[in-house]
Amino acid sequence: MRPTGAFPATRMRRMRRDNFSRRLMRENVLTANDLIFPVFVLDGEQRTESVASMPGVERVSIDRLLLVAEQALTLGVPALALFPVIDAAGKTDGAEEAWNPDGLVPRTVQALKARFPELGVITDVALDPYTSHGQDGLIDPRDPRGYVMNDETLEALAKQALCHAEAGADVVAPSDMMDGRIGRIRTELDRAGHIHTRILAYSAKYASSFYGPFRDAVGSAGNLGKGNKYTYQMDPANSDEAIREVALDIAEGADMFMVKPGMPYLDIVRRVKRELEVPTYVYQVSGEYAMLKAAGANGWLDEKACAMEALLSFKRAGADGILTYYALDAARWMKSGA
Ligand SMILES: NCC(=O)CCC(=O)O
Ligand SMILES: [Mg+2]
Repeated sequence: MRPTGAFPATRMRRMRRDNFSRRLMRENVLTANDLIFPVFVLDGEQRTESVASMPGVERVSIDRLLLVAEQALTLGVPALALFPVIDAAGKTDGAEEAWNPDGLVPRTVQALKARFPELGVITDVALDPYTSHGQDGLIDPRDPRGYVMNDETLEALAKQALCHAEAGADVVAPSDMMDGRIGRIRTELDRAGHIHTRILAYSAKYASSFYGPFRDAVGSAGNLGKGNKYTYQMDPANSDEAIREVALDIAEGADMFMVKPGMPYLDIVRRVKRELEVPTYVYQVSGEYAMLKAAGANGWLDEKACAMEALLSFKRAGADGILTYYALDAARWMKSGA
């Protein structure tokens, strides 16, 4: 028997029936404007190295990075996030290389900004590429457990951030999770007249096992050894704590706020955006990328479709932007309409 029309009056499938009405009711869209591309930079010239646990990701020297930057601009990706690969000779207990004005990061920033002034350049502020022990901060030599000291580390981070700003970085991004570093860095930048340098705070950075492939990429896995970052990065069990972390960084003057990792932490992205109403970013980390790549390579998942779905889910959760190793691929896929 045909339904009389009394039931069901509401048919959710009506709007899904045709492409035009699906498009008209679409709530979220991903565009190239939402993307930040992380890049690994090497010293030297004409160098490209692959990263075994991150197929498709390469470490490149500055001359080759300029080609990558040009692609990003052409594809409409607004910004690059720089991660340096520092060789063993540059790593010390005191991380002094982190604020060397002739170091790899300042030279990379200068080269990028000279060639592509309109490209956003974001630098990572944390000591882990530069410490012989692979921790993000300075270790207390008297502590048998190697406690990472907060206030001593702040002084080092302030010097590092200032060094990046002097080189021309548009955004400095403290990812170290020390307490009070946003305020300390803001003061340092303002004192030196860098009032326009933005701070992207990695406010809710979790002590995650999804960072594994990244540590291979920058070569800090060996230095960190069996060490962990539980005394400063957040416990994956916590949610309210993330709101407090972001609130503190708002009060200290940060401009942008990062949740990291991404897909296992969509609830945190949602809460930060809903409850605090700030520019909210999310980092689809190396382990998330590696999972999609591996499943794609095995033919277990449609890599492109799943990667785009994951990126869209960040928008749906409330992210204003996404830091992702897929940034250039995604921008290319969107451009080709594929
Ligand atoms: N500071 C960078 C990381 O901690 C890891 C990022 C990633 O796994 O992609
Ligand atoms: Mg904090």
